[in-house]
Amino acid sequence: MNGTELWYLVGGLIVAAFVVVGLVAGTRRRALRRGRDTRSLTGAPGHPGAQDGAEERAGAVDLLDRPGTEAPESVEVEPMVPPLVHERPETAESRLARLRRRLAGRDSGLSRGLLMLLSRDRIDEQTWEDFEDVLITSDLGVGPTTELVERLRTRFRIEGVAQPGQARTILREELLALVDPTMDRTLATTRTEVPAIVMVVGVNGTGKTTTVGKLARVLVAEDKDVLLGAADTFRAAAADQLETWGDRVGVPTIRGAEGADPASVAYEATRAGVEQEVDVVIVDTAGRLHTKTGLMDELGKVKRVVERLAPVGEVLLVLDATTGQNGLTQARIFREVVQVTGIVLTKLDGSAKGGIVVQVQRELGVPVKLVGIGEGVDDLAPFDAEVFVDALLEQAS
Ligand SMILES: Nc1nc2c(ncn2[C@@H]2O[C@H](COP(=O)(O)OP(=O)(O)OP(=O)(O)O)[C@@H](O)[C@H]2O)c(=O)[nH]1
Repeated sequence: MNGTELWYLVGGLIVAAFVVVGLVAGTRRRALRRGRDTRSLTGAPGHPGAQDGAEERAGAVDLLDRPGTEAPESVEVEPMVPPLVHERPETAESRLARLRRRLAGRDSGLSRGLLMLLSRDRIDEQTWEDFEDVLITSDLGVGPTTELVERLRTRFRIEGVAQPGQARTILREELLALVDPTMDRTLATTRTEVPAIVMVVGVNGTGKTTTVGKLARVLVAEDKDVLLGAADTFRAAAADQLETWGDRVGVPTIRGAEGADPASVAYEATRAGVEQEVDVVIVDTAGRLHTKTGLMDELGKVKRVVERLAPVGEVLLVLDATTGQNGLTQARIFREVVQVTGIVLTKLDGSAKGGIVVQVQRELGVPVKLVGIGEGVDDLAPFDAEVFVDALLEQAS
């Protein structure tokens, strides 16, 4: 071998050494990154793959930490990210107990009316008239109020009501019939071959985003895998707000740019939900006035686009209990556009008008499924007709 050939050989060996070192460094960096990505994609507790991600991450770090396999200088060794600690939301039973306490501790027009009837020694024409007036102002509506008063008058006469205890039993039965315990209030959140899709709609500021966040917590408490779709692209803060709700319980959020087409964000969220095999995808939509035809059409489009991938089994209309009659007009139009399957009545804690429950169900033929009872993270409870009526009667004691 002459001198020139020797120089070529040495040069070749040096180049080969650089290539090998570069490849090793690249592989290790990729392993570290994969560990982090898996966590951010599937970090939800109980999510299939969440555990695998953790193991993969641990494996990558372990390789670098083992004595004798010290990392070459070119490999960045990043500190291990501590596992996120997610909150454990309240169970459904506990929420129901709190609903009972909250409702019973509240002064409402309905309960004042009941107390009036139950506390009089003698029920005369004036008592019935006063009772009727109070019920109407509690948003029970003229139709249901007239019907209730007629039925009570008839039963009191026929059954010869002489004692408050007797009156209370009849009142309970008649009120319960009005609130209708036979309505199916279960939420369609059971996965089939595809995730269950829940869409949340309503006018501005009724509490949609808050409800989506609270509902995610309800479902996480039931050990379901949830994914959120921030299709409220109108208000930039809405997606941030939703993401914060999700992060607290390890639920991922799919979002788009501000002003993006809400239908495409809802579609992407559903696609991610299908791919990740989650149980439920909840799609938050922007608040819109029911009178704006263009915006209502947009809502119809969001639903149609999502349904290319999975049926929308639940469309929850969020109504603010403090707005009373206005809520009914909104509800009628939303029902026509997106076939509402359930009502969420928010801010019931701040309303003395619980009668809206009866009216909205009557008008729409759609059950109240959930009620918002405060600003706390778990202040969303399943609506229960018996709990509601008993709480009213308790206040009237
Ligand atoms: N007291 C009380 N406040 C509630 C309840 N639900 C929601 N809120 C409050 O209502 C306000 C509006 O809630 P959001 O969730 O932002 O309303 P939104 O419908 O998403 O608003 P837009 O996206 O602007 O249409 C917030 O301050 C919530 O904390 C409830 O049940 N009780």
